[in-house]
Amino acid sequence: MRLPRGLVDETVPALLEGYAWLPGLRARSGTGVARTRLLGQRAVGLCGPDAARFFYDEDHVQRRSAIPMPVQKTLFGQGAVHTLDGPEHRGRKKFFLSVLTHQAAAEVADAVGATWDEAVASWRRGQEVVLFDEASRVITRGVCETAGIPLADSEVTEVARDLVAMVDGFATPGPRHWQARRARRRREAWLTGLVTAVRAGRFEAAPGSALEAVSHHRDADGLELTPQLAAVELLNVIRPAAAVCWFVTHAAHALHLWPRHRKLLAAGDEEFAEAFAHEVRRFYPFAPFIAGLAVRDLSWRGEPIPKGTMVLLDLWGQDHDPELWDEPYSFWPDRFVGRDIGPYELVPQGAGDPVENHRCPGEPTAVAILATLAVRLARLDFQVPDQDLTISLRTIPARPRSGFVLKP
Ligand code: HEM
Repeated sequence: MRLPRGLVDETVPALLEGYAWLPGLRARSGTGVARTRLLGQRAVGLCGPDAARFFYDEDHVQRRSAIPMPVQKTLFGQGAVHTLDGPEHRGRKKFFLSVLTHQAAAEVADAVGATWDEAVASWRRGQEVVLFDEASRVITRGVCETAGIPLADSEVTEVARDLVAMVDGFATPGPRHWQARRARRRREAWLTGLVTAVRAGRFEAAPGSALEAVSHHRDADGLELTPQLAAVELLNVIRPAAAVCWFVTHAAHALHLWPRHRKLLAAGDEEFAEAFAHEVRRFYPFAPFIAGLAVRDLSWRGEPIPKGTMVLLDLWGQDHDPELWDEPYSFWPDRFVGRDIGPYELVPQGAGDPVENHRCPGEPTAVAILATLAVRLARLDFQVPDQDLTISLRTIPARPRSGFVLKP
């Protein structure tokens, strides 16, 4: 006898089906609310702006104990801001908000742009460049420079590879996952040493840098972070910034498929560049969903959610919901031109208010880096040799298989 899908554990289908898993389960439910089991736990999947408001209410959903250990040991780090609630969370979040301002985003983007220009100047005509790898190195250099983390030219490739590995392997069992764990251990040890040196007066952190801020940050309890935890949170600044290389690669993919957008981007129209960055973040896959635990017995549109249930918020589903987006599977940057984006509308990096809740504090940084490099890509004279540009939605995070090879 086959059990209905809501009663069997869906961890394996989730890993195999990738981005389509939760939207598919919700569609089959008939109510838009998926009932399932994940990692042996009862789970419920919700989608849409009202669901996001419900999910981000701390009286409904907590993050403590919600993030599986394999994800903490690769993507976020143990004890990271992502795993905290209430005053503890807001106390830690202050560090991120203090260093990820709009001005800081513009500075990182300038540094990344300058590093990109240097890299392009070093390319030989006819050489094949894998954009994903090049963008990861360029962003790593730019973000380490602005974060006050010393990085010799000879270290850039290895550090970039490790930052990418932590993101690449968090949702995949097997060798990619173990590579992600090793990368995290290496980089936590590296930055633990750096924070220790700053505190001992053996290294002077640049004033206003993330390194300085994290070394002296005090949590809500008034205590400094342990050097290890400071390293975890410093990585939570540079690791996701380097991950913008996924979006940069998607941007090149979009310009290749829909070259009509090149002209406006190349002309330096800032509003269009930002709209283009938003459309890349909406259209292309990155974070499929986020998860928390029901803090008490809840009810969502009449559907009971018992205490302790894992609550999933379908980000990918919302960013492709035809109720919210005209022709959601058309790549159309103009939809964001002249439009104010509501806090619960576009959700590739979470929803609501980053000061009050877990919404990503790095959105200005991600948008600024992506817009800067998209403009440069649009201005660059290059060819796209034959390659496999397939983006499999079964792999989280997804990207063109070839990494997007270009030939200047
Ligand atoms: C590559 C593009 C990025 C994507 C797709 C992304 C996505 C996300 C998502 C989905 C969340 C979880 C939101 C939630 O749980 O409610 C998040 C949180 C976070 N992101 Fe990003 N992010 C990106 C870039 C960045 C950047 C550039 C930074 C920093 C420079 C950053 C730092 C963080 C931090 C610290 C959190 C945890 C916030 C908290 O728990 O309060 N992210 N991000």
